[in-house]
Amino acid sequence: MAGKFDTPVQTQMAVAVSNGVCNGECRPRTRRVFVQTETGCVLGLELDRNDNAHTVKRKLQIAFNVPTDESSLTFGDLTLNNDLSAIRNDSPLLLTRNVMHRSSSTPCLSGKNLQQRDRSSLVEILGCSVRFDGAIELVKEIIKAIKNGVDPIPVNSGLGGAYYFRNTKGENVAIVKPTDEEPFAPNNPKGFIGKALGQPGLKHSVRVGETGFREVAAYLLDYDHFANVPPTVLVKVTHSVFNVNDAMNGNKLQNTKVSKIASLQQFIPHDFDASDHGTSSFPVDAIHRIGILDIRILNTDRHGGNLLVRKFGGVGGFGKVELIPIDHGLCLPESLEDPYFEWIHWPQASIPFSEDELEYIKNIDPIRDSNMLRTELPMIREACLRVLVLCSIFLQEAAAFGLCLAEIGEMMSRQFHVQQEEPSELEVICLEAKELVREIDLSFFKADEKDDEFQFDMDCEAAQFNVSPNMSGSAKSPLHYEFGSVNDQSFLAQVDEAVEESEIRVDEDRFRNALSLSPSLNKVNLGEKGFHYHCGKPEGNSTMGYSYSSRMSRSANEQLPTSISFVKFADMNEDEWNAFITKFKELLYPAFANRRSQTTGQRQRLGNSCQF
Ligand SMILES: Nc1ncnc2c1ncn2[C@@H]1O[C@H](COP(=O)(O)OP(=O)(O)OP(=O)(O)O)[C@@H](O)[C@H]1O
Repeated sequence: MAGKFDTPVQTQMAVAVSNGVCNGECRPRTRRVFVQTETGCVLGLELDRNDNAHTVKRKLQIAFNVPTDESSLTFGDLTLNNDLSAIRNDSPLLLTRNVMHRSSSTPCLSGKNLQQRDRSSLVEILGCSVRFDGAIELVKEIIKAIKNGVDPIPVNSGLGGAYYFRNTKGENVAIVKPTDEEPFAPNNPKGFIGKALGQPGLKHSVRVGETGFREVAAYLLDYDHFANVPPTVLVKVTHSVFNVNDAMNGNKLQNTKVSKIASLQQFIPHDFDASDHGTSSFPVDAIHRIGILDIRILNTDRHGGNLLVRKFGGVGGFGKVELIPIDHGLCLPESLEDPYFEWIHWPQASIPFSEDELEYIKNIDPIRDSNMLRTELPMIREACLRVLVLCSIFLQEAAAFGLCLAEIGEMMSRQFHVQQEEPSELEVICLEAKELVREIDLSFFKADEKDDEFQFDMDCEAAQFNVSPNMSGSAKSPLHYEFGSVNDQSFLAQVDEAVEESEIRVDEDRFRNALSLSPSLNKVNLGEKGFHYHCGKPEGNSTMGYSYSSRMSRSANEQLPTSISFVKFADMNEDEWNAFITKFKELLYPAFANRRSQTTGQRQRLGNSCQF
């Protein structure tokens, strides 16, 4: 399907990486980095051999007027204090104001001032995987079109900023989504602003500005185009079509040429998407393949609009269709989340995996995948890679046990009872595994200092802080946990602090309207006034022994989905993580057997009407 994008074009590397710093083997003589500020401005910088974090910050002080002692330079989980040896060529770094200096926002220098300092070309691919080679042709086409006056076109749908980039014939060839135009990012063109890059975003465990590399990760993980993810790269792109909000005056800056870091995905001509069409004609193998990918990457956003449908044989092509999965910005969260799998109730998902699919699943190697992503996308956070490893193992073991796609998806999905959200079966297994590791005395719940670097420093995660395993019944399963007290002052103080720190400016009516239109947010509950975490014993028909509800004084933060992380992985050191994975695997078989008996029971109750 992906056509020329698939063909390695080694000789054209210099088009995308115009100054020759990348030799195709990622061993450049000099390194270039792209520094992005919290407000989205991007500056390309050549690093000298002797540069360290301080000298880089000094250069940035000149460009952005942010004093070196008031700013931090980060690269994924890493805060750069001195040594820059971990920084690869073409890496995007984030320059943030330190918390005490947040009130004065980093100015976004634009136009001539910034451009004069940045000599990179119109569109540049960040990274040099051979999987990106085919994109060089596409980038070349786009640059040629722009130089010929064929400008990109803003995409109206969706909550984030997106642009169709065209070829000289005016045909759409790519969709570009700037990281600073995501929902709630500073330069969102649709009014959903109020967060700085790096803060928790639309999904709590996916930070603002970090959906772009996830789109690329999904493409890189989709070996052999198994699921048909369109080729996707991370780019630095300069154009005046992009949106820049003038935070000072509340206006948009018009016709300002700015550089952005963005995901660039090949545009796939299509006839409609899965939300517009009956699903019965969708091929079983296409749904299985997309489902397998969604499970590996814990996709929290596989709604019908994110499955493009292309008819074979043009109009009237007798119903045969091809599916193209898009929009993977909300996969690989930093902690276990509630996934969203549109396919879960489609009959195709209940058909057993084929031999070929089982073979593909068996050959997935999550450690190799993590290493590959660390190499190709070094800004990716370790917590995301742990989610990848865990979900891949879960998929492999479940498929080997004989579960089908729907059963696996259901085990990963949370249940909602009235207004209460319960952890998924997968999350319960993880909590039990964590508890078992704690019992073997690895001081499990004590996060070491290093781990703090990659935890959210600004969020309402009191539920995790207060999760205290009530294991008096010890090895009983399902587990019974209690959350901290409703009136827990320290918890409320933390929530208040978090709320104060994050000023969300959103037109509420507009947001509600968008929620009703946006399938990505179909589980968002704006709720009644305020939220709190309800604590206590399992209630009602809660099968897993958890309960959660929300009510607190109203704040702007409420505009965002309230979601809870039952299981985090960032709080484990390496030994704990390895011990956890061992215990996790041990717990899988009984959980699968339990699921199988439930499914069998359901099928018996439903009788033959449910067979297909
Ligand atoms: N690779 C692609 N090829 C063709 N069209 C695409 C591609 N990726 C996205 N689109 C189209 O671009 C539009 C915007 O896509 P995007 O993924 O940003 O938003 P969305 O999924 O509609 O929004 P949201 O996830 O915020 O609800 C959609 O209509 C989608 O169909």
